Amino acid sequence: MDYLNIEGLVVFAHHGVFPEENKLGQRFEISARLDLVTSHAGMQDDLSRSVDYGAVCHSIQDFFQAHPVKLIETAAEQLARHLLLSFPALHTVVLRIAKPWAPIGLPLDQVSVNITRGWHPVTVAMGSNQGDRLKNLCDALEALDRIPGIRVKKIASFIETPAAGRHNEPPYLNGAVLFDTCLLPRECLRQLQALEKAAGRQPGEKWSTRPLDLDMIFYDDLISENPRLYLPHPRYRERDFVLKPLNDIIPYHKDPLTGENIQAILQARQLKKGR
Ligand SMILES: Nc1ncnc2c1ncn2[C@@H]1O[C@H](COP(=O)(O)OP(=O)(O)OP(=O)(O)O)[C@@H](O)[C@H]1O
Ligand SMILES: Nc1nc2c(c(=O)[nH]1)N=C(CO)CN2
Repeated sequence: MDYLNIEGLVVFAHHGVFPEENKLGQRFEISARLDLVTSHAGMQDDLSRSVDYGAVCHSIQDFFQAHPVKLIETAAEQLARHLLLSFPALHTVVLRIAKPWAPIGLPLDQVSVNITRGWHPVTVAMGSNQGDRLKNLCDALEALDRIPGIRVKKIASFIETPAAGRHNEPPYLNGAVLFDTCLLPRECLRQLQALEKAAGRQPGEKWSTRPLDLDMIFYDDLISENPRLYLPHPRYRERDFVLKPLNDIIPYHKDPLTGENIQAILQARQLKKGR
């Protein structure tokens, strides 16, 4: 991707683990690679279609000085998030924060932290079979879009489906949403769980009746075997109530494990059932 490059911006700030660093302050050197599409601005010679690198430099200085923390890792994490939220054209920021005066009692050129943070597409399956199901799903979508760091892109049509897995459960209203996020996967999951809780979800038995269920199906092309967050969601391929809404919004999205797209997975299931 195209990028703008800011190299060696000098900012005096008070980050550090040691009290003298917090009191006296020191020099930091910040570099930022700003990934964005530059062709629109380049073809039309129009700054409003790019990001103003001067504005970015001042924003870096103001934010970096106003939020002192102990670790350069934290300073980088917060600064990258701030830039992604402040300059909507940015896809990714590759950030380097160097500390040439790091007080370690030994001579060194500098110590630095280097991180890459950006926006990622996430797909979430939605379900409700308790209370005002339509309102539960609509409220969740609105709340999602209000979360800083989440931008809703596509919403699937809702479908009514019989409850799978347990007998005598009320039917579900199911849907799916595609959004971009600059939140990390665990943060994203925490936000989804907070929305489930806000909708009145009680911790209960697996697959019990619930006002809101939000399952993360994909986070970009990430593959995770961590039981707190499996990615892709381990059971989505066997669930028509997930595949149908997904097919509505991301039919050609490829499963990062198998390379098969959603439309093909759904068609194969339907063929198998028809036989
Ligand atoms: N991709 C994922 N999306 C959501 N939760 C996940 C995911 N992977 C693992 N989990 C974990 O699953 C746990 C239980 O989730 P939840 O209560 O939504 O399950 P369930 O809806 O009853 O069953 P299912 O996950 O089969 O739909 C959560 O604590 C969460 O940490
Ligand atoms: N039709 C349907 N059945 C389900 C659903 C769901 O969303 N839709 N969710 C379940 C557990 O998450 C269990 N069964």
